[in-house]
Amino acid sequence: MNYTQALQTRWINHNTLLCVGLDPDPRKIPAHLQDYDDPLLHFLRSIIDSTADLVCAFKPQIAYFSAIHAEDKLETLIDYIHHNYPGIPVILDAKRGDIGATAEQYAREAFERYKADAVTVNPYMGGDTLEPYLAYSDKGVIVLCRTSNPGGDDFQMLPVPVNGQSQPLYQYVAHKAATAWNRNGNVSLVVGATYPAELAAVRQIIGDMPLLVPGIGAQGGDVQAAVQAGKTPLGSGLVINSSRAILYASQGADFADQARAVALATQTEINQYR
Ligand SMILES: O=C(O)c1cc(=O)[nH]c(=O)n1[C@@H]1O[C@H](COP(=O)(O)O)[C@@H](O)[C@H]1O
Repeated sequence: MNYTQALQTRWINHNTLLCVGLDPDPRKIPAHLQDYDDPLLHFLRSIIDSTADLVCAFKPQIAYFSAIHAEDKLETLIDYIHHNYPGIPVILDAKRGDIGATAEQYAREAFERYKADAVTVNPYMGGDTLEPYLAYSDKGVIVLCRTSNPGGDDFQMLPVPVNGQSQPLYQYVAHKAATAWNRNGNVSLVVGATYPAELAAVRQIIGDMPLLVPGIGAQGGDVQAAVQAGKTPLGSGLVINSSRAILYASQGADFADQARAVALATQTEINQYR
């Protein structure tokens, strides 16, 4: 099963568009876990176990592991998800972007070392830099388009001339993603929940292509607006990520139960507007 098929199974058979982001900050892990052999892994396995039936994907962010010399724990964690929850795709959030030869190594890192099902990439060095990822035809290549942060305006909203007409740069990226880059059918895009109008514009351009939508929860994006703007006619097509709001719902002994409660409330709210 490739990345898109795995998402479709989760969207339809498991009735969920929610993605739980795995962004472990050692300063925020519940204090009582310090008694365990490996507090970080115990924390993340507990979050995964308590939310797996509610998600369409998990999304570990690589910087939270590499910053603390914990890449081996990232490998262990992805293995844990594949072994215990087969069918739930893992998105490695790495936002890579580099010349082709180096991108080949980043693609190997994501898909062969970490065995991720999809990876986030930055397209702003040009289409050739995406080729090494696109060649893995059963893997998802998730291209930054209209990011959730306010500074995304700096470049992504700039008008660019295309065939005599002007359009914002992020829309040109969406056109490229839906055409030239998608010959293997494995491309999707990142559009922030914080920008529903842009979500609607991108959906118009890309048809049914999956969208990774971060920005609800801690970043304050409006769930209703995001779902209504970004969904496909069949009420899916979205991987809506929340990280901190779920991971750190409680720092007490009940952290996993509280994480589940927030995840369930978020899944339910999303489904209300599909
Ligand atoms: O690619 C991403 O996942 C991403 C793109 C984007 O535009 N905005 C964004 O917040 N993200 C990631 O999504 C997660 C959001 O985390 P929370 O704000 O805690 O829900 C972080 O891992 C970000 O790095």
